[in-house]
Amino acid sequence: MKAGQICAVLGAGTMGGGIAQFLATAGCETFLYDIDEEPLVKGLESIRARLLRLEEKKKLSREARESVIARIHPVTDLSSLSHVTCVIEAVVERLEVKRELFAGVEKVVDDQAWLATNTSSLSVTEIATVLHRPERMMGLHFFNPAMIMPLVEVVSGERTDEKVAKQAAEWMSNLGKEAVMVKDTPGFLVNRVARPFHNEAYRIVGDGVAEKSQVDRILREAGFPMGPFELQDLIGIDINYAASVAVYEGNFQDPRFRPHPAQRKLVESGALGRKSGRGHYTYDE
Ligand SMILES: NC(=O)c1ccc[n+]([C@@H]2O[C@H](COP(=O)([O-])OP(=O)(O)OC[C@H]3O[C@@H](n4cnc5c(N)ncnc54)[C@H](O)[C@@H]3O)[C@@H](O)[C@H]2O)c1
Repeated sequence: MKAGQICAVLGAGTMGGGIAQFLATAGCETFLYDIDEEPLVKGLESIRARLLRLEEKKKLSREARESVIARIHPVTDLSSLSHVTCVIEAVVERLEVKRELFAGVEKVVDDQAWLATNTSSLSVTEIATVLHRPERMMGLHFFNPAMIMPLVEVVSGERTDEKVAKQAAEWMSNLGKEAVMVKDTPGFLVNRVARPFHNEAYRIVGDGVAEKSQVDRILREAGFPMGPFELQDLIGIDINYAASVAVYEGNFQDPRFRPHPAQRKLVESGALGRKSGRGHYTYDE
């Protein structure tokens, strides 16, 4: 398949850097775009460090590491993306920023190029309304860390051409991902099914039924790789809270998805999980 061989990843942060590393490792020429040199340099440094660790662990040869790096082309100018066949956007989670960026991208890329957003909580349909050709736009929702987590949600907006979404899902599968095709609904599939897991855990602790560590242990023993509280500490309590709010609001405040106030309090107090040294548990800096 031709489309998707030359990729652009917009945003060199946590997700963009991971997606670019994944694509370049899978053999795709990848342009990594950000608004400024500084985030690009930082993003590339993180990619280099991760690849070096793989080489040290003998999971990657030196030649392979060098060729992955050589396939990533950092750019700060949208016009450098004129010949890409697939664009994956992973910039800040703000509707207007994404819409403005896609409007600019559409002016530069070929009519047939695929356009995808990695948004977790915004509407793919709404982002796509800025485009003249919204049928080639979809969500490609990777999970953190994107170069490791196998799952990718391929999200069809109201105007997405199903043929394009299907081809994108096949492309992802060919590159080694587990692609799941979903509709553009709040939280898509994964963030939606995860809500009861997280929200009910807060209620159990809030009602005094069990301690957080007990809930985590019981769920681990039941077969989950991690319990809800230790998982939230890893994801970031703020990120998980934003997902809870998005699913709740996106479903017209359906009480099934109501977040727990304790979750907001943790965010307000700066207890964001591992990244802040404390969340549900405390961590050494
Ligand atoms: N972090 C996660 O766990 C996760 C998981 C899945 C999806 N997402 C989604 O991925 C996207 C990115 O999240 P992140 O955690 O990587 O954010 P981040 O803050 O780590 O990175 C965002 C990057 O976008 C850049 N940027 C901002 N405005 C830009 C613009 N106009 N043009 C180009 N670059 C711009 C920033 O300089 C930064 O490098 C969001 O939509 C988020 O919802 C995040």
